[in-house]
Amino acid sequence: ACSSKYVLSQMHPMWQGPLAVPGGDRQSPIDITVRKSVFDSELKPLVTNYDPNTCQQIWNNGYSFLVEYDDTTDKSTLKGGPLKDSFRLCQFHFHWGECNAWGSEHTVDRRLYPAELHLVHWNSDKYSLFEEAVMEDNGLAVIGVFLKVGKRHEGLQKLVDALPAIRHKGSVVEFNRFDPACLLPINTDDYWTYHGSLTTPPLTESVSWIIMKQHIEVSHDQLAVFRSLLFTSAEEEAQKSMVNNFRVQQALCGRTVRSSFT
Ligand SMILES: NS(=O)(=O)c1ccc(C(=O)O)c(S(=O)(=O)NCCc2ccccc2)c1
Ligand SMILES: [Zn+2]
Repeated sequence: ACSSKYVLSQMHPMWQGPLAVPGGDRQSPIDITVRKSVFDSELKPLVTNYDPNTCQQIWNNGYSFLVEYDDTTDKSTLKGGPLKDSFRLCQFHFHWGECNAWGSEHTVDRRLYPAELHLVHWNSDKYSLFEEAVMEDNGLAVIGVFLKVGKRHEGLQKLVDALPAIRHKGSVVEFNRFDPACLLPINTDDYWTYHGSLTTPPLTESVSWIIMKQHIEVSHDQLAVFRSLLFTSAEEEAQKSMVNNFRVQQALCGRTVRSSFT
């Protein structure tokens, strides 16, 4: 699929976006084949400094729900890991399934998780706006964290409680003082990293992906609230449950996935 100029990305049916991505040879998500990943001793621990006061709002964009941060200053940053520059947190969101059997975008040795968290950051050393960075080679860094169903996640509950207020596409509510660090696993030193793309339009190939080896646990009931969200706006007749909002896996096209651990 990579040899041809266009790769056919089987977009999620609800997307009206382009079926093919020009020159797409570093698309996301992918399957991480553990035995084919290459340990890189140069990879450093992640350094996150998130200021909960930069949390601004939570909204339903008709694809997922996004928690957005004020990224006009360097208050919530990601450094270290595979990154040379400092990156600013702009939003985090999730992807999930209609049931616990699937929902994540990335997989590890083909293993699917019920959901996946993405923390989206942009390179504020090189660019002055997210919109610029999103079009550039080393513009974005996204941390991916797998979710497993188990015990209730106390930190997530504040976010779950806000979801009924943004049930429909286009709804926004103020959301403050949420520390996204509470959603990271205990161990953030062990991760895989590779160069890829956004998994939603415009699918630009500007992302350094950092996929955590350790998952977090959320309860079945907390995930059920994710599934109570709707893809559709209040005006539309047919209400469609917001589930299966993940992209299908893309060809590796010769890329190497590096690991920070042996
Ligand atoms: N799965 S992912 O991390 O690739 C991702 C998913 C959704 C979005 C989004 O904005 O909805 C984003 S985003 O915040 O990067 N926005 C991408 C679309 C966009 C491009 C340029 C300007 C505004 C939005 C990323
Ligand atoms: Zn995502």
